[in-house]
Amino acid sequence: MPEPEVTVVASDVATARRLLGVVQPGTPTRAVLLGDAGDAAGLPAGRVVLAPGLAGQDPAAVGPGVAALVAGAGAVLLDSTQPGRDLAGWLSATADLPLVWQVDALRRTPDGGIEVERAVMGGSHRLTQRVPPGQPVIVLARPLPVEVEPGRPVVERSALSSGPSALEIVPLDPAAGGASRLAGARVVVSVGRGIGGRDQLGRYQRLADVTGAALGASRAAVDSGWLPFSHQVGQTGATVAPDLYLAFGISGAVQHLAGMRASKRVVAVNTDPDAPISRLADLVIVADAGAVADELLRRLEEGR
Ligand SMILES: Cc1cc2nc3c(=O)[nH]c(=O)nc-3n(C[C@H](O)[C@H](O)[C@H](O)COP(=O)(O)OP(=O)(O)OC[C@H]3O[C@@H](n4cnc5c(N)ncnc54)[C@H](O)[C@@H]3O)c2cc1C
Repeated sequence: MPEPEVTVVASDVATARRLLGVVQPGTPTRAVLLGDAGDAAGLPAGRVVLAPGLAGQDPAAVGPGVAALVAGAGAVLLDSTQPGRDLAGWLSATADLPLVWQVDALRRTPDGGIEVERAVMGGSHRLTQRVPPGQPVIVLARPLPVEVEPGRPVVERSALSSGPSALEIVPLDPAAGGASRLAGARVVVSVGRGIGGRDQLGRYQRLADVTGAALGASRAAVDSGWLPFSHQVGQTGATVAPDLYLAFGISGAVQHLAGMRASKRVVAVNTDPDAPISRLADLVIVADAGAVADELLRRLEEGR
């Protein structure tokens, strides 16, 4: 059985090197570099394909070219930035391939399959997943800092270029907004585990509508399935810098603060006066999140 080749797809050499560090040494590897090649000749891969014509962030425009370049790979690794996630999602959806994420180690199994290790449950546990031989897989990697020896790859150049985008963007929930609205939002209404459940979301959604805010969320709310990942604020989600950040039922873990500490004003609603977010907030309202949201809504809707 032929050994599965692992192909990393990256927009620059440094990212490609980090992604290659996820792969067990000795595994046949290929790197596809989109955009600026930099110093590709020292990458620790067997082959490097330079594809400057495939630079760009629209997955539907660059996806067909990338799919042609990674054809035949046992695993395709991309990094967990927004463009990497978008391209991984596109490749997975169009070729109907499984997608695994948060992977920080990948190796071959003796039977020719692939095994990945990933952090789960907020990083507190590790999960090993096996992909059977013959099943290609798309992998979103979360590289750990590892030193990789330079290599002497065969470097080729691809003439493939991006085409017109055939992507029709259909918002899952237009009123709720997502990453695109979060990025430039002047007001963010953000919800955490403390709101109590998905069935409580309505009032915060309405509050966001009334104030023209984007709806954000903590990872706990996203992991609980209350909102899609595109709403997550923090280290592994969106970074926001609004004029006003309203945090309902969010404790203020350091990973959450990493994504919103540039907010000009922070108002936190929390039943715990000592929640860590109170150290950053300009105003802490010690009360039930739902009650405060309802009162705020009532006043706003009355035009006060
Ligand atoms: C590698 C890694 C990356 C991570 N990345 C992110 C990230 O990008 N974004 C992120 O948010 N987290 C991230 N986390 C998770 C983070 O550590 C926290 O677990 C998470 O932010 C907690 O979410 P929370 O504040 O909603 O929940 P909790 O910490 O459970 O806090 C809930 C809060 O609600 C309050 N509360 C309870 N009831 C009420 C009520 N009725 N009214 C008002 N308040 C109430 C509680 O007092 C508490 O302060 C990451 C973790 C790891 C390990």
